[in-house]
Amino acid sequence: MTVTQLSPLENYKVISGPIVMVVMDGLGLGEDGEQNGVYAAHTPTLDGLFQEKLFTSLKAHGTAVGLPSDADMGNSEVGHNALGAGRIFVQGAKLIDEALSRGDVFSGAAWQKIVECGESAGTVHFIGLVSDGNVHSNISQLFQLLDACAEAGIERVRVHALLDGRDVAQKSALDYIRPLEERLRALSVSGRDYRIASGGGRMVTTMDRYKADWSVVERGWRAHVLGEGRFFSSASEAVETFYREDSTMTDQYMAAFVVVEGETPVGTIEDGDAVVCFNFRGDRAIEISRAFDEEVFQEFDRVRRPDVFYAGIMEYDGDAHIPRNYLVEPPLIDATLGDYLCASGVTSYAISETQKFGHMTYFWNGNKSGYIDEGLELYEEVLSDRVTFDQRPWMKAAEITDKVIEQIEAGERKFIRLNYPNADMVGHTGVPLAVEIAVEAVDLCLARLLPAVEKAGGIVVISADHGNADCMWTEKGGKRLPMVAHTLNPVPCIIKDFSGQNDFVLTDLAERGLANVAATLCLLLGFNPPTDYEPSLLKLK
Ligand SMILES: O=C(O)[C@H](O)COP(=O)(O)O
Ligand SMILES: [Mn+2]
Ligand SMILES: [Mn+2]
Repeated sequence: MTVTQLSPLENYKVISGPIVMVVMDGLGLGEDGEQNGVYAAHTPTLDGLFQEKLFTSLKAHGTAVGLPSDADMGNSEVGHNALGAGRIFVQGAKLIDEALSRGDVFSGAAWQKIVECGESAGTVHFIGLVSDGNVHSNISQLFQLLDACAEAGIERVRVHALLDGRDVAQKSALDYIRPLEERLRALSVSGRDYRIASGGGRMVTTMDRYKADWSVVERGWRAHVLGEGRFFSSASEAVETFYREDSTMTDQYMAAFVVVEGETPVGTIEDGDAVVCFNFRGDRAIEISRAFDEEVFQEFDRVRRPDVFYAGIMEYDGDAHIPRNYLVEPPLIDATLGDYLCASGVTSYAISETQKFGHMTYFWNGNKSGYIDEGLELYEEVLSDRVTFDQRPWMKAAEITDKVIEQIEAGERKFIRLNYPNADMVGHTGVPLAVEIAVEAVDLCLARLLPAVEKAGGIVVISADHGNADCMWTEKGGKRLPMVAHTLNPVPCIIKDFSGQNDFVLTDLAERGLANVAATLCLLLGFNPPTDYEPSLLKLK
């Protein structure tokens, strides 16, 4: 859909400064208490902001962001999609569930090719995250695909199982691996041979994002394709061994492993095979997809590139068309705020560090990479450190702030958006002291950013995409159980108008969610929001 120019808002007095949107990734509003890293941290600036007149909370999980149910925590993809597109789209998690239950997955050309590979003696491989986090994947969908392979008469199936421990409990791998092994064993009858062939912790194997560290993907390639990695007789043996050898080891960081019989890997990827990536979320599936799809490839030495039919369960990049083949159409996230602002001639600037750079560009723009209008937009990436972020909880928040202040002072960009990854990236490590420092780093940066917006006579909108740091552990029987995943908590939303030109008040809405932000930004920029957007949080008095 081509978008039209937005119409000017009546009675709006034009302001000199920019509209600055801050996403504090993973910073939600949880219950008071020491388990809440936002509460526990020293945050004079945030505390002040929470008292602002235009402070509210936004629903950031479940149906408010297009997930199957309110038991689903929010995540960066669905959160930034809603923020950037102003509407609630049925998201991958639900689309795949529906496509599986209706059988659409199996009626398309891609599934036919997979079955053909199986029929002509090829192995069908599944690569993906084995958990029920419902952020990148869902193991129940893998089970349905495996059953469908058996029904289609495919004889040889191999699973390359990436361990989660980030969207689910940190040491829960066996809760997924054992039932998976059980299911594969049960399907291995009537001449069928279904097994786990390789795997590894998701943060060190295969699931890199935004080109932060290609060696992660290379490690996965070596394990899945070439059969190189530490040898074990089964995936559960690998996990049990890693736990035994290092009591501090958690699933997301486990080394790549290869399942062998004797000294022979049971499932390398060979010419004539089919490979399905069953992760539906794109950011961490794009790089491995490129490694399979691209003829010429410079990112690492693939050693051998098997001639396979590769398909994603979904298309991961609607702009660059990655991967070439896929099983389910992604949500059509069109007419985004970015599209409208470009059509209306508004200059903009988007920034984060590597870990969240694509969140403010690719996710924000409806899972499309690249500029909408390079003449009007500028995207900047600050390179992230390559560490587990409990070691550097301040991350690049200061550098991001420096660059934003520079842009504000230069005065050339009307709409500025930035993401501070700290509360989320450090929240996922489960180290409480580091989480508190992460939140404090954000607070410290806001204390620098706000005066810059004030000086320019702009407006700042401060919110988040979902919770994380707001719950660092739960308690059971007097014991603390680390909580590294996102929370179901709402997120704050503060609008601070330093221009004083217009009198904005909160609108009465039955429920406020992330999808209400885009229309709010339109209003603050002096435009009537598109009529199909979720309503603005504010109105002119
Ligand atoms: O990919 C990740 O790091 C986690 O699964 C989800 O975190 P995000 O949604 O905040 O990126
Ligand atoms: Mn996030
Ligand atoms: Mn996260």
